[in-house]
Amino acid sequence: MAIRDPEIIRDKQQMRNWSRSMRSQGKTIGLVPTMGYLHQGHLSLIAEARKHAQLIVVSIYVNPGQFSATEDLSTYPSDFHGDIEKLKSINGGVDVVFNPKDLYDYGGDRERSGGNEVEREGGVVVSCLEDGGGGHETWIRVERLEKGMCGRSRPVFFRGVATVVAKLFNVVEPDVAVFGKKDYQQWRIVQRMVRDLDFGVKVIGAEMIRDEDGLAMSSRNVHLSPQERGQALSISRSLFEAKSAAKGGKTACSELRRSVIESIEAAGGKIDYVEIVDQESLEAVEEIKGGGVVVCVAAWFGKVRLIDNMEIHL
Ligand SMILES: Nc1ncnc2c1ncn2[C@@H]1O[C@H](COP(=O)(O)OP(=O)(O)OP(=O)(O)O)[C@@H](O)[C@H]1O
Ligand SMILES: CC(C)(CO)[C@@H](O)C(=O)[O-]
Ligand code: BAL
Repeated sequence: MAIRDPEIIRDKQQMRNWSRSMRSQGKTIGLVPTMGYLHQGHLSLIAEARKHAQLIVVSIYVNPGQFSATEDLSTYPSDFHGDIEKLKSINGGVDVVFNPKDLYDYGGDRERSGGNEVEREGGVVVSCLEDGGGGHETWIRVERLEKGMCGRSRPVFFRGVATVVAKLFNVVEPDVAVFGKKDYQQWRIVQRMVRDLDFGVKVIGAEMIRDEDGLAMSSRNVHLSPQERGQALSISRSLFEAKSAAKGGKTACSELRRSVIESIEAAGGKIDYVEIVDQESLEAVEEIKGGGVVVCVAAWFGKVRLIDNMEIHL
């Protein structure tokens, strides 16, 4: 297989210049936004993007704006060189890795703007940009969709995601962008933002990739101890069981929820939420009938918060 080095771009203006130049030559651009520490789930998004665009940009940026002060920004895993090696060896490679030094750097007075000194590996504790400001005060909120599930326990998460994705769209100007359905609520929020704000980007949701034993692939899995990793299998196991129970006629959501909660707790997990919601509106459903629902879970194993979900169509 041919090895191809991606071009690495760190400057916002240079990124925009590259995209505009490619578009002026009639090329289409697919964007895959990531926070790095790439795994097979990310690589599947790239394969999906390849089906829809001629050139592929992968962004690697751990966005401080979506973490609150108590969350895990300072320990979020990174391995930029490892990521590049993985990207080099995939079929067709990628064209550009956009790795901005700081997307929230507007070139002003760094002393006064504060909040831009995002030192993670250096151990400096950092949080969302709220306190320091970072010279940034514009946020996008997708008001209804962001309220439940992950939005309840991560209060700045979705405004941070929507805002950074809008910034990436404005800098990269892609035709298509691919998001994983593992982050189901995030995918729906980005879709809604694009519709509501008339971004000229087609948003594609790509299927979730699991490890062979069923665990949803996630960069944070690296922080699980072997014991926690074994216990965490209760999430996917209980979701598959819920799906077959529903298909077998157990369609009352309260019962399905209860059995998912019980299985995860019995394995030692701490539930953040288990919700059964409509796939588009993300509103709670009481009884699974004809339309598509998705069972969404967030649970803690030790210090690691994992999310997973299962779409069910009867
Ligand atoms: N297992 C997976 N299958 C499909 N897509 C995935 C999977 N894991 C992550 N993605 C997608 O990759 C994109 C980048 O996600 P991100 O870099 O946060 O990785 P992650 O594994 O979700 O990390 P974490 O959940 O630990 O933050 C998102 O669109 C996300 O939904
Ligand atoms: C979409 C995203 C790259 C925005 O920072 C992030 O939330 C992620 O990796 O899922
Ligand atoms: N994949 C979502 C990024 C986050 O949890 O912050």
